[in-house]
Amino acid sequence: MIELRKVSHSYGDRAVLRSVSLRLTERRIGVIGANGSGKSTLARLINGLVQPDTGQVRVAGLDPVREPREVRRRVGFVFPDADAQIIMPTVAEDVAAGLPDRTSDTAQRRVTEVLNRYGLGDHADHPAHLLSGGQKQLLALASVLVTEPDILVCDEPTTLLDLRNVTLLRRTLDELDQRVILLTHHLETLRDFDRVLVMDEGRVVFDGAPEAATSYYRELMATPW
Ligand SMILES: Nc1ncnc2c1ncn2[C@@H]1O[C@H](COP(=O)(O)OP(=O)(O)OP(=O)(O)O)[C@@H](O)[C@H]1O
Repeated sequence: MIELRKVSHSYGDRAVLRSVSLRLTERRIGVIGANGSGKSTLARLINGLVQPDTGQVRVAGLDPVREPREVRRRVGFVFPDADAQIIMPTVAEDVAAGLPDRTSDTAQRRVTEVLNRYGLGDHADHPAHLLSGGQKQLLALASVLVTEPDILVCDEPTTLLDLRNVTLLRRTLDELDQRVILLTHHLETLRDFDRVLVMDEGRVVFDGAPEAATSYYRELMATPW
């Protein structure tokens, strides 16, 4: 379980999260909200990339600030900027990088399996930085999923994907045993989710079923500044 207790965070004097309390137990959780409403900051708290100014975060009872390695072993994070997530020269090496014994036959078999699953099988020896934007997003997802985290946090993983790959990603998320927390502006991706949070100005302003949450969000966005 992921728990936030009265968590606040500011960048300088800009308050970005304001006393957010949540218990996240569902298998599929979506987070939506306007640009700058605090979604990425909330996600980054979960694996200790951002620290709360006040309040507490617990992931399976662990404190991401004090036990970042333990937490990051359990929480896979797909960043919005897939380029920043590429750490090795080739596609296959990048996927293998997260595995403890990356040169073993077992690891290599696993890499091939994962690349095939994400439509990157023909690109194994391709320079990772030369993939298309959408392929890089798929690579980022593959590189995280190969490590089999308990929880997957995806920050806008579909922005550059074409329709076929949005469908592939949706199906992939659907089939995963892991808990998924998905931050997205693609509201239809959340249709079958268990729970959707709507964020506005650093607060969770709606928390419920996908249809009700997306209606709430559409109405919120229709209100002029
Ligand atoms: N490292 C940082 N330093 C200073 N300000 C930051 C930093 N990261 C985010 N912010 C600010 O915090 C606010 C919330 O940002 P955050 O990325 O959490 O929003 P978001 O809801 O994910 O937005 P988007 O939908 O545009 O990705 C924004 O105003 C942003 O400019």
